[in-house]
Amino acid sequence: MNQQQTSSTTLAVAGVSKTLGGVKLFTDVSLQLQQGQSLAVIGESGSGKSTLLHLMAGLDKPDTGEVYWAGTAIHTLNTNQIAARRLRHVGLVFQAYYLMPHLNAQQNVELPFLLAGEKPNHSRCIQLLDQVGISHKSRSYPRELSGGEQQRVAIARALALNPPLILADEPTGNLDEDNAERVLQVLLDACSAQGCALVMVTHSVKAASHLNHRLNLADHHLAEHPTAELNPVENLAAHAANKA
Ligand SMILES: Nc1ncnc2c1ncn2[C@@H]1O[C@H](COP(=O)(O)OP(=O)(O)OP(=O)(O)O)[C@@H](O)[C@H]1O
Repeated sequence: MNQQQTSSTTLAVAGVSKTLGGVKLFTDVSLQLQQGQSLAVIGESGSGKSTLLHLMAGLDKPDTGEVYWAGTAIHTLNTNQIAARRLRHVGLVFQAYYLMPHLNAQQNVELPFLLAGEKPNHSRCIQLLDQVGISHKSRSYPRELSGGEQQRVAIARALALNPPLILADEPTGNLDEDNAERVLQVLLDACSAQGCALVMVTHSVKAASHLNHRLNLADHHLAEHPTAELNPVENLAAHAANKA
């Protein structure tokens, strides 16, 4: 582990490559995120953004390279250890939401507490539902919610345990402009107020412009997005930029 991949680095990706179905998606991707930093990953459909997010989440393994959470190389952990650590370390927002159909919105947000063996913090969960503008539907079941409403419940659930790392796949993709801004603000507040690190996959350059860093996945490499100079922060993905 080098000097930069210490426990103070919330997420480190080191020389990661992945081929799926015989198709090379990306090669030698490296980046680091510290507490409070936010990164947008932009790129054409099919370029491998979701796959990269899955590797960061420990849901899939890279062909080469390593992923570190707070300095721990996740390939040194077994599947159960990864799942236990993920519960505490990573808040995940998937494109497909994955809400539990037999639980209402509030119960879905409270689920991470139960999985962690804790008593649900009801007031925190209600507050999160309120922040994403969905508290009036807290008793509704996923089948009674629109796609955008389910997406906002999933975002509240990802934040429930206040994880140090949030990985969000198109979290504003199904939302109207007002709700997209609201959700983005909630995610950015988690970075500034609670010191979370955020990786957000998005097709929206406008949404990406609110984050500290913007990287583009293209031609198998992750490199500075052309809009990166809007708000440059040194050191992030310098390695990736050099390789591109
Ligand atoms: N299990 C799999 N087996 C084979 N190919 C796969 C598998 N999963 C994904 N792919 C392919 O890998 C490529 C990258 O998929 P991925 O979902 O990471 O792209 P993406 O950049 O997130 O796309 P989008 O912006 O459309 O969500 C796609 O061409 C996809 O078809």
